[in-house]
Amino acid sequence: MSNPTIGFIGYGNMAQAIAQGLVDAGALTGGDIVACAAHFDKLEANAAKLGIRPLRDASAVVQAADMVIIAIKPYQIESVMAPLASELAKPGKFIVSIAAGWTLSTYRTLFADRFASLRIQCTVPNTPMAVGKGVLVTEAEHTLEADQAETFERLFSAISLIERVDAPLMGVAGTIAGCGPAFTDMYLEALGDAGVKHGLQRAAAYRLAAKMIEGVGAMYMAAETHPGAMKDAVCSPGGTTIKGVASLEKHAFRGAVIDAIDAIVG
Ligand SMILES: NC(=O)C1=CN([C@@H]2O[C@H](COP(=O)(O)OP(=O)(O)OC[C@H]3O[C@@H](n4cnc5c(N)ncnc54)[C@H](O)[C@@H]3O)[C@@H](O)[C@H]2O)C=CC1
Ligand SMILES: O=C(O)[C@@H]1CCC=N1
Repeated sequence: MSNPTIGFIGYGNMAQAIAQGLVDAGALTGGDIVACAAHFDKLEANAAKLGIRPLRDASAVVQAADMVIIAIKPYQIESVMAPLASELAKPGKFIVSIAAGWTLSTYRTLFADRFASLRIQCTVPNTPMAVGKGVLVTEAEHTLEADQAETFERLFSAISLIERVDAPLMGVAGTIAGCGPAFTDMYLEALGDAGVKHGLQRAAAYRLAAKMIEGVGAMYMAAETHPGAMKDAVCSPGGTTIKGVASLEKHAFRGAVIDAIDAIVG
């Protein structure tokens, strides 16, 4: 089967991470991808990196693509997408939304009478898709046809774990997977600063901290051992690690992380 054409409406940080991951994974070539963005010169430069085709506007993307990925900011969706409903309803076309806070129910309100003729899958991705290690939070309910759902699954499973959740849990799941990389980057940066403070070269400090974070995630995925048990296995009685754990507890490390999720989810 030939590759579908993927069209990004918006080609910013998240769209480029998805495109990079798909091309590097061999799931698609740059020639299978088209995109539009607010600034054509910048789009041309970004598109050239993977050999994708830059297009002038969202309407041109919808005309060219089989799978239309909505990758603009959530507040822009209404004005950009509503006028495109007729074109999106043409046979064979389907929508993958990656906008935080948008579910099938919000698209139902946006498209109103046209909704019934549209095929839509709502998701929240994350930037590690760029290196084939992403998470795609995916709303359990969708309106794709069977072959479209298969294409969606085939492409995104090449670069991510697909985690299906019901609509009411899209917010918290999308926050953990989608915003979590920024929090983890802060942790990585802090470990790097601490390493530099104590004499390590910065690049070495980041490298060993990054590999440590990757390894902890991989260990959990391998056996699903409780994180507390994995932590206990590192803390020798009277040893070094428990001193750091006690200090983090004094600074309410876990409470701070939970508060960060609360700040977003409400
Ligand atoms: N950055 C991330 O880690 C994640 C982002 N998302 C979602 O992805 C979407 C995009 O976010 P980012 O890539 O971070 O934003 P961004 O600001 O990096 O990219 C937005 C893109 O939209 C383009 N754009 C603006 N107005 C446009 C218009 N009228 N027509 C066509 N393109 C237009 C901009 O030129 C830019 O290419 C958002 O809905 C966000 O919620 C979801 C999960 C993670
Ligand atoms: O910060 C944002 O709005 C987007 C949504 C999830 C990650 N980045």
